[in-house]
Amino acid sequence: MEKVTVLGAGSWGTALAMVLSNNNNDCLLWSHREDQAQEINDHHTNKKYLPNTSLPINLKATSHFEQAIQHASIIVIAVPTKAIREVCHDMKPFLMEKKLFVHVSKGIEPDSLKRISEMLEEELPANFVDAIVVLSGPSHAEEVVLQHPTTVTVASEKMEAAVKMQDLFMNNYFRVYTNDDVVGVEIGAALKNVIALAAGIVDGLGYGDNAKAALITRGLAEITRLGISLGADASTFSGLTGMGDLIVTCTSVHSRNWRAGNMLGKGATLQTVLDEMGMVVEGVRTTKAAYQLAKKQQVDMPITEALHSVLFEGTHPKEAVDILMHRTKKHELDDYKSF
Ligand SMILES: NC(=O)C1=CN([C@@H]2O[C@H](COP(=O)(O)OP(=O)(O)OC[C@H]3O[C@@H](n4cnc5c(N)ncnc54)[C@H](OP(=O)(O)O)[C@@H]3O)[C@@H](O)[C@H]2O)C=CC1
Ligand SMILES: O=C(CO)COP(=O)(O)O
Repeated sequence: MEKVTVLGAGSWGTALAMVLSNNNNDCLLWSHREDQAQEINDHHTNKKYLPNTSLPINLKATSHFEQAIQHASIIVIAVPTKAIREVCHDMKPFLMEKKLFVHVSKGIEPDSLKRISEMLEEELPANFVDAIVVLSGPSHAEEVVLQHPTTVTVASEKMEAAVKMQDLFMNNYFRVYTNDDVVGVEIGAALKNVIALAAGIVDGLGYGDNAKAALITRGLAEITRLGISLGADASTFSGLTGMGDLIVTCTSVHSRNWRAGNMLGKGATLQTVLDEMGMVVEGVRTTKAAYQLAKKQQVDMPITEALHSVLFEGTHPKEAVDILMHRTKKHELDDYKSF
């Protein structure tokens, strides 16, 4: 039994805290809202994020940040990308010993173009960091809480930390693989949200399965190109955190990114979509970051560029699809030959 703290009581933080509690760990879930921590402790529910779900009795919650940090030497960070720096900054005064940090967020920061583990390295004092691990893969919280079979990958530059987290999370419905390609795992995780938004848009436009298969396949090609330019291993993108997560996010009704895209394709404005969603849609911010990163790395990312023009430049989704279909003709494997 390990003591573990999960920071962030949204859908994914709560689902992972359930996995850890089911595995008989002493898991404390931190919410920045006192009423939510109280709901979890008193009623064993988190109705806003996981309606119809009974949380394990041994899962405790707190809104007391210092208590949460001091509870454990393993800290799972499960807040949206835009809150990562704030949470790490607030943690600093309470760090008294080395801890192992696991992050589960899927995004890239606009402007700085940092991946999550890079933000953690910048924000957390190195003398209190035992290791940084990323957990990612095709895993909707809604299915994990039903204990439906799910597979994920944990990656770290420190393989012994990844193996430790594999043992901590793994059980009969949650299978965990290891990988040492942190860049590939984080890039796949963040960029699949961009492609999922685009997939939702083509579904919203009523274009159907051919168009969606094209987006998934050509989306994977441009994600792989970007990843390789940043030093990732190409084979990571064929795995759970690449192709696996692309499939689940582009095809599942559980995906907030797909649902947001679907509303956009049906004519809603971005502001209306974000207001109605009530949960994080990581792909919007990451589209901005990926667009900037593609320019910086001089990597051709036509789908990302098209989505950027829809989200931030007022291009109609139909026009963006037309532009993609009228690009200069090319050999399908041109991109791969340059890998
Ligand atoms: N949902 C899923 O199935 C999966 C999600 N992920 C990733 O996990 C990350 C979190 O997503 P998810 O749990 O789904 O998001 P949700 O929108 O469901 O929940 C986000 C949680 O973070 C809290 N939060 C937001 N800002 C802050 C802050 N500044 N300080 C403290 N807490 C904050 C929110 O609080 P409040 O309620 O007050 O807004 C909420 O509890 C994302 O990067 C996502 O891509 C990865 C795999 C699966
Ligand atoms: O990352 C996820 C599934 O693996 C969740 O995707 P959404 O954020 O689109 O819901």
